[in-house]
Amino acid sequence: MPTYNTVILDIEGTTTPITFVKDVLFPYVTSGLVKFLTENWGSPGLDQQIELLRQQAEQDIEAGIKQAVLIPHETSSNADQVRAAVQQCIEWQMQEDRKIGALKSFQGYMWKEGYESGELRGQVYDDVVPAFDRWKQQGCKIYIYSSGSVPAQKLLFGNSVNGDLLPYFSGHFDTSIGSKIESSSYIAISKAIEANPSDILFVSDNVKEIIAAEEAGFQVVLSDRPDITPLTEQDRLNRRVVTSFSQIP
Ligand SMILES: CSCCC(=O)C(=O)COP(=O)(O)O
Ligand SMILES: [Mg+2]
Repeated sequence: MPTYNTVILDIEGTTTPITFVKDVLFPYVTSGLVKFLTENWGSPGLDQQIELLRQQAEQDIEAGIKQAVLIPHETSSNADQVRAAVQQCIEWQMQEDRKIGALKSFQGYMWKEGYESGELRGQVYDDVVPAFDRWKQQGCKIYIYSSGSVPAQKLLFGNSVNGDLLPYFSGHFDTSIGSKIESSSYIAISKAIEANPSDILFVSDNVKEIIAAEEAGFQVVLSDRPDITPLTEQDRLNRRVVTSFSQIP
């Protein structure tokens, strides 16, 4: 029997192929960006996203990040300049694969249209749903903790190739609770879900996340999926490493 009663899962490289994120989701944003901005310009939803990007850019400049693109406020005469700045701001952050809340929120906002039209369907590895069923039968609660925004997580699992997987989850967390490489974030999650850290199993492909969760007292499993950053001998040392959820006891 497992020694945990709660499972918290990363998405990219853990439940979901990196290739789906890099070759499908990200190109959906980069290739459709200009059209999307033009068609939605002036809508309250897009304005809200732009404000988040603007505030992040101001913080980035203050932090000395030179590539950051400031987004001016719109007046009657400079809409084209503002739109060009928004486009440039998103493009450089996507090139860097920044795991930053404002960008992640914007991506999710754009993906909504793609999932609703059926152009996008979330992918999970074949071993994921059987593991969900097993954990539920054992009375385990399942949560998601991803850099992807909570709305983006819900779109991916709610519109997956395996159907609507959202009923499996007891909740979702993104980086609004804290960075995935800080142990304080894992402590905050354990408090939010009222679970003992030692009763929680966290699964991720990212060693820095695994170390942070270990420091918080979680049990951990390192996910070794195709296309993840290759794991070193040091990463594997004294850790359970799996290539499939079927190997998680
Ligand atoms: C659910 S959003 C799509 C994946 C994504 O954009 C992402 O950043 C996933 O990061 P993770 O922390 O799940 O590795
Ligand atoms: Mg990951």
